[in-house]
Amino acid sequence: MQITGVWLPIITPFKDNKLDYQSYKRLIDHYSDKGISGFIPLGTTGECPTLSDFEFEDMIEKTMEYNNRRLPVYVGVGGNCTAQVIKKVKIAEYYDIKGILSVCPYYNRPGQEGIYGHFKSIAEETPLDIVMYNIPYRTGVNMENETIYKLSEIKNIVGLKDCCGNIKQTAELLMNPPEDFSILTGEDLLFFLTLTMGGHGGILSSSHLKTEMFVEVYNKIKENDLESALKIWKPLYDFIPLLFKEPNPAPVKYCLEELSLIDSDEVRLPLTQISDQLKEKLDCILL
Ligand SMILES: O=C(O)C1=N[C@H](C(=O)O)C[C@H](O)C1
Repeated sequence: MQITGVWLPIITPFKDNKLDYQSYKRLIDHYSDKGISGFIPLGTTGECPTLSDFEFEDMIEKTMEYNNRRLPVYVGVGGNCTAQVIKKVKIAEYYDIKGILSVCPYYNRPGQEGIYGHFKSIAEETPLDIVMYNIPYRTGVNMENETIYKLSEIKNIVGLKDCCGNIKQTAELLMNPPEDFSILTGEDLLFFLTLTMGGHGGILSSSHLKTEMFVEVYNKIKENDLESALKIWKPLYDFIPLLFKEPNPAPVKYCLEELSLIDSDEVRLPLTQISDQLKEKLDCILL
């Protein structure tokens, strides 16, 4: 089954440096009826690098409890030590999740054979669906299309979150998509383009805001109504860059606090809250 539509890489709300469960429940309830296809906790936007092992599991547990089977859930489980990733996947498996979103190993910069071995080993150890996440500008390594094709032959490697940063590589993959494999963009500004070239959806931090508009863009494109889709897309295209002007998810968290969806816009170091200049700009679009 293909993974389609708008997926929310949901933020992790903090208050006084602790997980803020009340805000998290509020968020899950808020987004559940906005037309998104599912939740992805513990992604980059979920500030996964700053969560303890206890918080990692706690977040999965709370997501499943608050969501109460309303929407499918993929959990961010990645790392640069294959064995450690497998251990964490085993913890995630305990919950009724659909699958995992797993980033390419970062920092130790494996070659293509190593990237292949990493994902193949994870896939062999779990029945969960795996969506791979290629984001060379964060990880330091690019997963080449050849490697993606090879990995897509593994039954439970079901998709890719594409942030390769090279439109030629993205286009080549979309023009010759692997069979039974979903290609979702994680480049918020490329959502429209990806869909019109046959992509299946997006995992978009910016869809925390104006969520229904992102969903409408997806629906209109799937209905082949490009003109209406573009009309909805244009204002989104203008506001998305503001959300990435300073490190994600700090701008998104600021907006969510302004909208009273979370109690605090706290982020954990090394991320910091946004500047007053950006606050002013965001206030204008929130009006
Ligand atoms: O958390 C995610 O998944 C996303 N990560 C990207 C990033 O932070 O660079 C952005 C995308 O919107 C979602």
